[in-house]
Amino acid sequence: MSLLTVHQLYIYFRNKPIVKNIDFTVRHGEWFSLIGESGSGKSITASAIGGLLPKEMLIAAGHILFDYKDITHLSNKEFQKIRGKEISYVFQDYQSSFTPFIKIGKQLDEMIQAHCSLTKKERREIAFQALEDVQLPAKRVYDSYPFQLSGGQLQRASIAMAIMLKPKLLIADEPTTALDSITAAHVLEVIANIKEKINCAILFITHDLRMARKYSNTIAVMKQGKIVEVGTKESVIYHPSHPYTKRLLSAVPTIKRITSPTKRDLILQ
Ligand SMILES: Nc1ncnc2c1ncn2[C@@H]1O[C@H](COP(=O)(O)OP(=O)(O)OP(=O)(O)O)[C@@H](O)[C@H]1O
Repeated sequence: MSLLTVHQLYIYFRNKPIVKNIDFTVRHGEWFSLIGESGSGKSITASAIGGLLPKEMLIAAGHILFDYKDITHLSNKEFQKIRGKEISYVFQDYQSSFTPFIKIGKQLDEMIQAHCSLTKKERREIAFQALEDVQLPAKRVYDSYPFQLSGGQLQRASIAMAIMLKPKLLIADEPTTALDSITAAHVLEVIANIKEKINCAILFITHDLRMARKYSNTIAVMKQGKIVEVGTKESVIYHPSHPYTKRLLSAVPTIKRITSPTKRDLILQ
């Protein structure tokens, strides 16, 4: 069943289209990856879906249907009701998810208050549960300022904030780009666990084909503002049809680990 349908979406900058006639559908509970080279339009497509386009510069045309409702031209006020509750974001720049000199707990609390009328105790329980879900020590992090956490911890706290109210769609825009590779792998594992727990769909924006291959159900490939190929992970990774997808795949480095080399391996080295 479809959760998000993007239909004939264009995004214009000064009357020039930079996203051109794109179509795709994200089903309930699926992991959908949007991959492609830098500047291909992945992030502005994600911004359009969350109502985060700077409207004085970028204009969207076409249709974005979320839960069968056209959200393409909602006002900021209308989007505020949806964002954080129905559709949530995790950004590459996790520092900007939090105000530096306000404790994490207070910021989580304010987000819950903005969407639900619950008691202080109930809100605290929701925040603690979310922090535990992202494998953080809930009480310590709740009482910390953002600058007291490491990059990986802060990114996980921002994921906690994004999933706290059990959104139907989590948009993760290159959430691991600013992290080292081990921390990045952990953060993605956390997102994958959350997805299973709350059964949300993930719209994952990435350059990293290896990450997309690991987690996706569906992959769409963008190039110069267009989707050049979309399909199941199996079809896109193992039977790519577009030359650009083939080039992307051939550029992925592989690391072959030889745990106990045979004599032949040693000769070949
Ligand atoms: N606020 C803006 N005003 C004008 N043009 C913009 C704006 N934001 C992005 N663009 C342009 O839109 C195009 C697509 O940018 P976008 O950030 O969506 O690419 P991307 O595929 O996400 O790249 P990356 O992987 O590097 O983040 C680029 O040419 C970019 O310069």
